[in-house]
Amino acid sequence: MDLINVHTVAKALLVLLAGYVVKVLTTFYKKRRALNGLPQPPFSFAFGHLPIIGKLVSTLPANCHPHVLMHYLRNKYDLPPIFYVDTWPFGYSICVVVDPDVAFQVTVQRSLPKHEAASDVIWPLAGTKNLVSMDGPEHKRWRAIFNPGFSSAHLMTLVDGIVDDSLTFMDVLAEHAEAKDVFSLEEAATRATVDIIGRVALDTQMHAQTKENDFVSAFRSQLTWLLGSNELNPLVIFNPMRRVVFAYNQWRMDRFVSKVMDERFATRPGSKAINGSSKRNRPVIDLALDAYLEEEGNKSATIDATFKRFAMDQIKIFMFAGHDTTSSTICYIAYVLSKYPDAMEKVLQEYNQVFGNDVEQTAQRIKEDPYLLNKLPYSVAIIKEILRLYPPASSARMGQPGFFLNYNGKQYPTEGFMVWPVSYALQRSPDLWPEPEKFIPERWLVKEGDPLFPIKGAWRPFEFGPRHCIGIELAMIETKIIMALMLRQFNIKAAYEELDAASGKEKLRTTPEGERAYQVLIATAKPSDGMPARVSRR
Ligand code: HEM
Repeated sequence: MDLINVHTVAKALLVLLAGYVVKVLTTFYKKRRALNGLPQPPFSFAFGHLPIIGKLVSTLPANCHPHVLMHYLRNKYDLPPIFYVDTWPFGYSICVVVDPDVAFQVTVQRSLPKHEAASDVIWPLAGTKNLVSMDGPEHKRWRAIFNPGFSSAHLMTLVDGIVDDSLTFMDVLAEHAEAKDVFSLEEAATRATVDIIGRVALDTQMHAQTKENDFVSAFRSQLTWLLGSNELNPLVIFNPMRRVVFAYNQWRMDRFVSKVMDERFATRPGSKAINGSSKRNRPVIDLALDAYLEEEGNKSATIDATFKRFAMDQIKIFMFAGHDTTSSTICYIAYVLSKYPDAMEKVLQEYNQVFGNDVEQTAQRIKEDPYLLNKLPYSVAIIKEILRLYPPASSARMGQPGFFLNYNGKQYPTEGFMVWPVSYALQRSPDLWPEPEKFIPERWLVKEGDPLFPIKGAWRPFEFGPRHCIGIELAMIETKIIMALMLRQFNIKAAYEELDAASGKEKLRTTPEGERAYQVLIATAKPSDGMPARVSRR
């Protein structure tokens, strides 16, 4: 009897194993065959593109962001603006797009659904019901509910608070100037942007710059456990504790947001939808509740469970998407301008003209007249040029059966591929930009017809179409404010040499062009090693 059982179990196991092997072999064959006749770098049937990627990685910093890798891959093998990369079974089969018209087909003309890669990174940080991860009618509905709070006109009414949080950032820089120490500019800027987004989204003071905050520490802890984010321990994803830590940190973040939201709604001033009061100076969450209640026919004047469930994930995604993208932009502005004194001089002159010569008055002038921020063309040109060279994010979409991309009269399949318009590669492509590797803010100020004038769709740091960034205006406003306050008062220089000298890393860690502040993947694209810096007063 026992013997029969053992045989039966062994047979069942063998059948299962055989089934599994057949499945893997079929997937393997399908994946490799799908690449037949498509543009791609040199390919091995057994290993896909892993060997050539391995070779390329050995010439780059080991932890550089995958979008940097794709750029060098294209250059090295002289690939066309659509090419395919297969890293299965370790990664996805990817259709890389480096052409504005083809990117338009993916993000605007059809707006393909999001690829699972985005949600895989985001769920520990912002759950599953957030704007970045949702798709279809559910996304459309919640996007419409949250749109009003992010309009430029509304954000202008919140400038006072943004200036206050930016001034706290200036105090932090002043402390480092006083201490003459090397510090992480990325961490300091990140804490400032967390404070700003907390205020704009919830009208709460996170105090991320001045105290330890439970939300921020849970959030940062989540980041260290994400795939690709822990340089010191890449095997972190196999750690059985990972799920437990994720769950615990999610609970801490939800507890914080829930408490703030409950307090907010307990003392919430009347909404326009309900009693006709003004929308001015009110956080994004209030305007979203107005829109939600209006949609629901104003049946209730208070928060309901559905709204709270979705709003919690939105607040977390705003915290996530709204902080490190902007903070990395601020870091690169300081970094690049310290190397381009002419551009620095020009932007300082612009500040003198717009805010007056008294540096101490900058914050007050902005508070009195936030629309002065719309009179800074050279600052905007700098921000755009930094976002061209160092885009913090991009959009990965899911290819669809029967959906083909058209390029140069030919059709390219998308089914089974992650379709990825790689903004980094697009924005540094010599086919699209004169002197693509050079920082030239003037390309944003020339008239149409000038050789420097940007090609439509070649600049896409915020992406286009229905999934474009909801926070563009906020990002621009806060960056302009921080930039003006920071550049007028401080000299900031990256301190990579000092960091490397101390750790003995200097020979290992640059791109072939000698870029030490290359971008790394920590959920988004951030400056390597947190951008060590020194600051002094002007
Ligand atoms: C320099 C700053 C920023 C850059 C470069 C940037 C870039 C992007 C990009 C490329 C996307 C598309 C992502 C995708 O399709 O997966 C996106 C989406 C998004 N961004 Fe931003 N972002 C920035 C700042 C912000 C800020 C300040 C917020 C604050 C709320 C924000 C919130 C979001 C949200 C919620 C989405 C999802 C939109 C949707 O699918 O409806 N971003 N951003």
